Amino acid sequence: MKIALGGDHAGYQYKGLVKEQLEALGHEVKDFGPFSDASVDYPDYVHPLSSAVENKEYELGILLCGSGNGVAITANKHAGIRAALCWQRELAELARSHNNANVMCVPARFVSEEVAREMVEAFLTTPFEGGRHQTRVDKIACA
Ligand SMILES: O=C(CO)[C@H](O)[C@H](O)[C@H](O)COP(=O)(O)O
Repeated sequence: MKIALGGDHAGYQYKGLVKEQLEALGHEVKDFGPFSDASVDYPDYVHPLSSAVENKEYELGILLCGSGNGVAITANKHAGIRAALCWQRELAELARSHNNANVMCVPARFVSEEVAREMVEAFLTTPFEGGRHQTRVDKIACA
């Protein structure tokens, strides 16, 4: 699977761990940055990633910042993005199965490395259930 990865300085360390995890699983990863832990502005990295996922250049995106809120708020400004803030495995599963989320937002300052890895695995392997959930997803877009 082609996966887009990004965030800000607060998620930089975990982004490296997730990149290693994804590549070890055989996925093709595009790292949109940042490429150091120097303080940056997350929209500068979230918008390019979100546009690429929205344009289906990548099947899924994973964004990491301190709380996960900033990257989620920014990514969801893109009409074709359904970005879900997740802080435990079950939420990552539900983001895929119920919401057909195409971006997962990880609060790197609030979850352990183990939970982050569990959420990544769940996000990549849980299918969208469709059915009643598709009806709801279809209604998300504003007129
Ligand atoms: O947008 C955020 C807060 O909801 C992200 O968590 C950022 O990573 C955070 O704001 C960065 O904070 P810092 O004090 O500038 O490191």
